Amino acid sequence: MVDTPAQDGPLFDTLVVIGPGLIGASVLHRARRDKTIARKLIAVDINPAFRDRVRELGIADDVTGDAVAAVKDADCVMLCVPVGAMGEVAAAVIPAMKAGAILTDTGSTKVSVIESIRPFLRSDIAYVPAHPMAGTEYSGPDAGFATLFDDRWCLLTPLPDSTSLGSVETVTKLWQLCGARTREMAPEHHDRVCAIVSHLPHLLAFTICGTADDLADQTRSEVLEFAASGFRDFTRIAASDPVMWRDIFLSNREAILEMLARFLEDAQTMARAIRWGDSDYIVDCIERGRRIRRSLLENRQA
Ligand SMILES: NC(=O)c1ccc[n+]([C@@H]2O[C@H](COP(=O)([O-])OP(=O)(O)OC[C@H]3O[C@@H](n4cnc5c(N)ncnc54)[C@H](O)[C@@H]3O)[C@@H](O)[C@H]2O)c1
Ligand SMILES: O=C(O)C(=O)C[C@]1(C(=O)O)C=C[C@@H](O)C=C1
Repeated sequence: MVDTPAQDGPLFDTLVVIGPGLIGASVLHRARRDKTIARKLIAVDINPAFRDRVRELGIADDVTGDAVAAVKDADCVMLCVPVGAMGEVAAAVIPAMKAGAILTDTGSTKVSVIESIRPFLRSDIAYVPAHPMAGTEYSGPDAGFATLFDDRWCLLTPLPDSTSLGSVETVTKLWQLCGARTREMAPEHHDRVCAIVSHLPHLLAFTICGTADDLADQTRSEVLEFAASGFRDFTRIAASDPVMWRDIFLSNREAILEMLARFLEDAQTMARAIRWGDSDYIVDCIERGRRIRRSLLENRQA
């Protein structure tokens, strides 16, 4: 667990979460559980059925579809909607926010989210983009849980031009109170890193499930009947939300295509090694994968 310094009262008086799905509801669960994040929690969702679920879950003091009214007294507004909706939501709420408030987001891509929000920024509110590197294949309010961010990274990509230092510290604290470790980086760097460690693996998972399905006559029943843990691991990722992933792919287009091209080259090299019986290359490649997995597990335990 991350060590967070003791504080007198909650970090914010009022926190508004717009889009209480997997990520937003997890923040609300955590804030409800620990009471260190905000005294008052407001959830805003466009989907009436999700608003009902958030009320039933009891993770917010107010639940509404009216984002503009909701943000008026907020100290912090957190956008947890799909990345393609960030600009539109920001355009609606920023004019209604009080001076001195903080706007933050949890989008999985940063350059395009920042560009979509930038035109609406005001000099008297701070915008601190962030991205918790934690999730599951589930979405919606029922998917949220208080410990989702424990010991996971949250990457912050502050803007030099419109974000005051104090607000970066506050958003850093917010994520630490959610259980995360934090790191700052440039948005462009963030998008390239996430293209390889998150976006490309999802692209491969969606594609391999489609490929297996296309081979229906030969393999479909086997896919369903005999799929052991290897293929099942791909299907877990492939079960992720289509709107969220469409938006990620389209908003991080260049970095994803660059990483995919690089991957296809490396896959071709592996194909050649298999074709020509290059055992050394094959073993080296697999050993490298094992080393990476082991070091990840060791770091997670540390
Ligand atoms: N799922 C993950 O693993 C993960 C991890 C880190 C960051 N993120 C990012 O966090 C954000 C939320 O992801 P999620 O997995 O929680 O999605 P989700 O689909 O579970 O939740 C999104 C919520 O936003 C609501 N919504 C959509 N448009 C809205 C609008 N205009 N106004 C108000 N509410 C609206 C939806 O009804 C839904 O409740 C995305 O930007 C995503 O890229 C996701
Ligand atoms: O664990 C999963 O299911 C996830 O897909 C989480 C995951 C990831 O790729 O690691 C997905 C998207 C996010 O932006 C961050 C985290």
